[in-house]
Amino acid sequence: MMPEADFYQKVKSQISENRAFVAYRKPGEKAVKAFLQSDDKVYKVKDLSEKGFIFAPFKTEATSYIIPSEKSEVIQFESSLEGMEKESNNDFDNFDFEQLEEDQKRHENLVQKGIDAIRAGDFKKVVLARSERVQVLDPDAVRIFRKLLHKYPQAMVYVWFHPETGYWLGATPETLMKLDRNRFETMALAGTQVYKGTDDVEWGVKEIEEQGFVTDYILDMLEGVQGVEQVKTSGAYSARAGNLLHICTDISGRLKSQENLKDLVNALHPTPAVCGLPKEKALQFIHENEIQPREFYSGYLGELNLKTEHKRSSNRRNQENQQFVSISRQTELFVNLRCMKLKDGNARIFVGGGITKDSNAADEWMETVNKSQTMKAVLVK
Ligand SMILES: C=C(O[C@H]1C=CC=C(C(=O)O)[C@@H]1O)C(=O)O
Repeated sequence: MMPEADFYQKVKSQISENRAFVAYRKPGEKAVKAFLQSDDKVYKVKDLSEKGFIFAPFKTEATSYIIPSEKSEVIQFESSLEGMEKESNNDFDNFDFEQLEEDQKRHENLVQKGIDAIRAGDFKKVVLARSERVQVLDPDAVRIFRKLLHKYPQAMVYVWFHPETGYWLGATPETLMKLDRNRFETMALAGTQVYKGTDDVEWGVKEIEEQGFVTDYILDMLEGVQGVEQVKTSGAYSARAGNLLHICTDISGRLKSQENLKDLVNALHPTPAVCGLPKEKALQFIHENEIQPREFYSGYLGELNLKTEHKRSSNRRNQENQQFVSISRQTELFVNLRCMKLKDGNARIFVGGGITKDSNAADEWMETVNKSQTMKAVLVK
């Protein structure tokens, strides 16, 4: 732990040296951590056996980067949740960012094409995305990151910089996978409505059905992964994400060996929350029809194979206060949603939504507008 001012001082000197770094805070935690890479090499991920902080794109065949633990200084400070803004939804009302009619038409056409393909029986669900450029008055990544920390205590909030990728920032609600020793957790996330002060809301048939498909599909995929056992699900519940609510089911289980980590990640990514059902058909539709390459949006990021110490006291007589320390590997990956790329004083915000046979193109446009507020809310001075 170090004082907050020292933490940001170190991040700033990393920036002035143009070296890779990531600063982040996991959902609900106080510790804000950073990996500051200590050399100028480019480290690419080969097989997920690497240790460090990974940043992976949507396309599985494109390059994933890592800031390796052994090539970094890892620093942290304890953020106080006190005085933190409650996640509020009222800041957005006065925003008047220009929404080009052309963008709207283009997105609605894309969505309609998706709906038509689903109704023709090509697949069951596809997630279709767009991006939007917003001019930023003060494009200081650290300042924006600090605003994100304050605004979204329940999200995985991060700022990533790498000479090969530039700056990305986000506040994502979706866990791709958490693995601690042999226990893994993932989630089935779908359905969106605007948060209006309570989690106790009704969901439409379309959203409930869509989220049910997602849960079933993930369970199916898990069955095919070697070493996965004892899979359990929670009931579906409403989960808050900034100005939005989603339906979420937690899924957990055992992974026999850490060797199976790669198979597990490959089975889960891209999740039906960012791709569709069945995966391959939806993926093909996305590649053929989306206008803007997704790059790292709807990819994943997080801690990969980090060493963690578990301490426990011995209870045995005559061994007073002796502590056993066991070391295990921990992985915690998040889907890169509610994110943006920062470049030359502009932010490119990426947003998408799940399309099913019952979707309506105009509503889907509005949903992406609502999702874009997560990032827009921190771009104003
Ligand atoms: C694809 C996005 O959100 C996903 C996560 C939750 C709910 C979603 C939905 O209701 O469509 C999306 O699947 C995005 O934010 O860009």
